[in-house]
Amino acid sequence: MKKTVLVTGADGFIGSHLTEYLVAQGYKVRAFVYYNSFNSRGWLDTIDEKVKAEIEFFAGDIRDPNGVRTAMEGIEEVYHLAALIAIPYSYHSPDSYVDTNIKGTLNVLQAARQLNTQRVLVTSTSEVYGTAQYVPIDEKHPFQGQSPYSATKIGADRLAESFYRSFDLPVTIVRPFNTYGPRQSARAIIPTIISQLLAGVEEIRLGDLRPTRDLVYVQDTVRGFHAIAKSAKTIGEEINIATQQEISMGELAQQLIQLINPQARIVQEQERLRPEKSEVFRLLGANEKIKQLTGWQPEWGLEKGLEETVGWFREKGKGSGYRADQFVV
Ligand SMILES: Cc1cn([C@H]2C[C@H](O)[C@@H](COP(=O)(O)OP(=O)(O)O[C@H]3O[C@H](C)C(=O)[C@H](O)[C@H]3O)O2)c(=O)[nH]c1=O
Repeated sequence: MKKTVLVTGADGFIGSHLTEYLVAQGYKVRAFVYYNSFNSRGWLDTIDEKVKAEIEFFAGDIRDPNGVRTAMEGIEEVYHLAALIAIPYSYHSPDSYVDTNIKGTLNVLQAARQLNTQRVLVTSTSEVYGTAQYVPIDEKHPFQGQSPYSATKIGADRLAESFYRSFDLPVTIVRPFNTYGPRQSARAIIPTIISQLLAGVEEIRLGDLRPTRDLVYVQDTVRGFHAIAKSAKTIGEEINIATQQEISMGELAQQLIQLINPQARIVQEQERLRPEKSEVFRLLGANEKIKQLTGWQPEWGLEKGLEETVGWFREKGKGSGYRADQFVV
């Protein structure tokens, strides 16, 4: 009989790819979906019918302890991805980030404790490290809460550790670096640039061109999650998912310009949504630990990943709310 696992945030960007990947690996997935978006189940509505047959939808709210507990009944393995993820909006509404990211994670941990869940993966982020104090950033790098978003992820990350130490809950904290690929929301850098270029915009407006990121293709990220869940050696650990390569935002934009419209040029915007001290200037992750504990390694180079992403946006990105004039930094 197929094992059923729970994915929270299953209709989000990484969550939907993870759900499909887990189905391909022979699991049934209980997909915890925000009740408010239940009738338009996001990307999960667009996937193959055969895959959908292996998915059981559960409409709830991660902030509701009873709903989370009910969703987790009978489940041995939980991938907790539900979160508010946009950094700029966290400046305006930090309390909603506390509720969803910290309280939501606490609800999952409490339910796992009550139900004796065998395996819990809590999704943290490279943002917990803030601007690199040394590179590559390993899992022992100090935390710096440079935005309310990252502060709430640090809170959730530490709560997860505390449940491992206090109650021996079999938790692993997963810290993916910047994931990109098909279906990513337009508020992130790569979809923003691609959608502008595809719409024929010739002046690509960006914030600061210098910050660097370690960009992980979404298929590598979801393989990383699964590899971590499969290995007993990862219990109680914090684990980066990173390529150990970095690229500046200026270089990234140039690469996309070359792929889509070499006539276009970058215009640096003075107006910023991220205060200077809040901007994370350098993220380059170490991936030794995940390699050592699970054998995972990245399979997608940036060139191939960007080509695939651009291809998806050309084909399917249209009509899905992407706007050429969107600009967020
Ligand atoms: C959207 C946009 C971004 N930027 C700059 C701001 C950053 O220096 C960089 C990357 O921004 P992006 O929003 O794509 O990603 P991060 O701010 O690194 O955060 C993302 O990756 C981490 C891991 C998470 O944990 C966050 O949830 C996720 O949102 O490009 C611009 O200059 N212009 C733009 O239009």
